[in-house]
Amino acid sequence: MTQNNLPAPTADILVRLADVLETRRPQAGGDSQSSYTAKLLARGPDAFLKKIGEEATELVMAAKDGVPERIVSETADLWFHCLVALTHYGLRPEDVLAELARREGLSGLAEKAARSHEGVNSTPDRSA
Ligand SMILES: N=c1c2ncn([C@@H]3O[C@H](COP(=O)(O)OP(=O)(O)OP(=O)(O)O)[C@@H](O)[C@H]3O)c2ncn1[C@@H]1O[C@H](COP(=O)(O)O)[C@@H](O)[C@H]1O
Repeated sequence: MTQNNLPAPTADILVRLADVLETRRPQAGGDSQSSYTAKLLARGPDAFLKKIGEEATELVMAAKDGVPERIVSETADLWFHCLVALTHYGLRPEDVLAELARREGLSGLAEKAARSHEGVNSTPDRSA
């Protein structure tokens, strides 16, 4: 159940939305006059990456205020603009879902420890 006591939609909504967003790409004939997404995609990465930054900040503020409806709404705005970015780069929500599935059950602490053992992304020791 959702916050509004409605049956919870599944991740299919992300896939359906991505299908719509693909039709808004300039190469697909997206019309900036009738579509917000087409307008954003036509303006290029600076436009939608700026929106991602703004929506992330708005989510932080909503979370600080602790109002559940606003947290949900701002998260939806952030997810939407991330999907726009994925569309631009030829990626799909399925790619992100697969990455989350790959991580399933792997503790973030264990993964971080494995990374530092490999010497990947570890902070260089500048004390010497
Ligand atoms: N899920 C969304 C969605 N979420 C948020 N938004 C838009 O994202 C914008 C959010 O920006 P802000 O809240 O900052 O509002 P704003 O100040 O008007 O935005 P800016 O002018 O500053 O960019 C608003 O215009 C929202 O309407 C969305 N626009 C579209 N969708 C989905 O995308 C589909 C395709 O939309 P179009 O491409 O517009 O037809 C729609 O059918 C929906 O399913």
